[in-house]
Amino acid sequence: MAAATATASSISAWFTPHAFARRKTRNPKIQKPVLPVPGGGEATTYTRLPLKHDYSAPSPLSSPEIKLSETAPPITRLLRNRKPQNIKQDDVVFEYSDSEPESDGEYEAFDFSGDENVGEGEEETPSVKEKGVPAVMRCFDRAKIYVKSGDGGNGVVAFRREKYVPMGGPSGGDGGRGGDVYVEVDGAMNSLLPFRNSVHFRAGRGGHGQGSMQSGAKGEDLVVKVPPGTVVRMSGEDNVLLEMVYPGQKGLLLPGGRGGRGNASFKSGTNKVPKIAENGEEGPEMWLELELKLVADVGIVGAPNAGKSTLLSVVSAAKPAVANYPFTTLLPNLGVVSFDYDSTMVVADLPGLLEGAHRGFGLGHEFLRHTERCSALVHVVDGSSQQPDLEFDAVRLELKLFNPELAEKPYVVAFNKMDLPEAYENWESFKEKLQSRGITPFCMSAVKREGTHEVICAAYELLRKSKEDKEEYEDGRDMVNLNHVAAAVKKQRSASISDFEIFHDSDSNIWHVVGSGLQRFIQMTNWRYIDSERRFQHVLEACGVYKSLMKLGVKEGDTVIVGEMKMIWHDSSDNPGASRMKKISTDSFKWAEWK
Ligand SMILES: Nc1nc2c(ncn2[C@@H]2O[C@H](COP(=O)(O)OP(=O)(O)OP(=O)(O)O)[C@@H](O)[C@H]2O)c(=O)[nH]1
Ligand SMILES: [Mg+2]
Repeated sequence: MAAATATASSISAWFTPHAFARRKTRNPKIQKPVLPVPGGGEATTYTRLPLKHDYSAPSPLSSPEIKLSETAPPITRLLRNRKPQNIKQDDVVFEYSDSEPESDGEYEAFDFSGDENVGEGEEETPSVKEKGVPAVMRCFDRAKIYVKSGDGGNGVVAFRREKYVPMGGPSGGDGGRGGDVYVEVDGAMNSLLPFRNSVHFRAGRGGHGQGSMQSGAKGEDLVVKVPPGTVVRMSGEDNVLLEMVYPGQKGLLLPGGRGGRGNASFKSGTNKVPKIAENGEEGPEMWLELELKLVADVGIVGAPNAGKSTLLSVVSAAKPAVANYPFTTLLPNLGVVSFDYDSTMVVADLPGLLEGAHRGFGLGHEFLRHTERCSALVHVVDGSSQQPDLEFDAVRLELKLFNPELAEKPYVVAFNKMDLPEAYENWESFKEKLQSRGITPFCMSAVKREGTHEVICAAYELLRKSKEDKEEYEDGRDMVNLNHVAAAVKKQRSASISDFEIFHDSDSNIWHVVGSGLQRFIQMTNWRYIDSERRFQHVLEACGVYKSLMKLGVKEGDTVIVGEMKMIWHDSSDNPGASRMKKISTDSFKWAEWK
């Protein structure tokens, strides 16, 4: 039985036919597992400050030399100083920046996955249910949605009845094709917020065929609109299915199911009055994880309170919140820096990074992935801190641990707060230390707008160089095939019916015949018509299922399961034309173990 798992191709894991998924009924007894609450959730669409103990937990990766805690005081202490609160054991403490509107104290519970996520093609999703997440702090840069392309319409059995046309022949039309699911980049969107309330997206089903050779209408297509920079993954998988970057990009994700054939299509020389028609093919379905990564040219990184937002506010028209405590910035801010008419760059100011950010400490981890798309980084160092060089190293280390590619990106070091005497004193030693490592830092005072122009010009220069290097890649961007998922689905659908495997479960003495071509054939068979069963037997014979079963030693009375069909084997070698197997059940049989 174990060998069966090997039959599942990588593509077959991409979608589940509707019928099988439907059988996974909701069991009220099954309790939703509650996710552990680490410093940064796995699939959250909101941002929260970490729990108090996140800060006290020792970091196995930390080295005694690199300690951000020396420069950044524990947040809980800071929060207590600002606004006394009754902190209960299970409460999560949140703090607003001064400029953000208070949400009249109303703290709602928010369930990311929501009940609406459950019940369509997937077992209940573990949900993260947190109390006390104010609306202003939710960041909708992740979402989980369900998409399903339309089922094909059914074909019908009909005969032409017309005056003066005796025995008009079969005239049952084919069903229409189901609607397709597309994903399109909408330049006007800037968050995944719309997916908070609408989670399920289904394309229209194809119309059923009708008499007089009338084919059913095609189902309505569905276009899922996403903001630029959205990465689409299949739920639970790491592989990226689609990367939607440029406005207007459109990819076919799930093609609709084929319409079932009506009896007119089954007419042949030997069977002029076919009483058979097919069901429409079921459209594939998927749970998708959407993740929004900012499309910024330059990312401003650094420890909390270093002056990142101040720098952004000085070099662009953006007005991010600036205040003298860590984690003022809770969500990334974007600003456009204009040099002259046609040279601009988009700069993102990210929440501060703490030691352990790559493991979810602080807020930075939630947003570090936004820097993955940046071509260059500006690393702001708080010059007035006790050991700016250690702060610098700690943040570099966090970048590296989060994603080594981030540490490879070109960067500018901006030593900030030069107007303060402490920073002024630290500058020389900081500069020497970095220069000995081949890095030339810049010094600036963001508040006084001194030195910021040089920093931003240096960043622009890095951006320009990196764009030149990437030119070849950029040229080829239009060549990205956004339809490759649909192509893989189509390929799997066209799997040959004679491509199957047989497994014998010796404990229960059941034979399982597994193959996606066969499965599709069975799904499209409409058992209401007598001819269907005959055709089914004929197909099993023709594609070699019987032969293979006999070779493997199937005996009289054994149970054989083919797709949804549970049958009993009969040895009837004396009568080769007779059916070898008798259908005993088409009840929903769960065979998903092999998928
Ligand atoms: N003296 C002085 N203070 C500065 C300078 N730049 C920023 N600050 C102050 O430092 C504090 C923090 O500035 P922010 O810009 O909010 O720092 P940040 O890095 O964005 O902080 P987080 O968003 O919390 O990570 C504010 O009180 C600023 O006024 C500077 O050049 N000189
Ligand atoms: Mg900030």
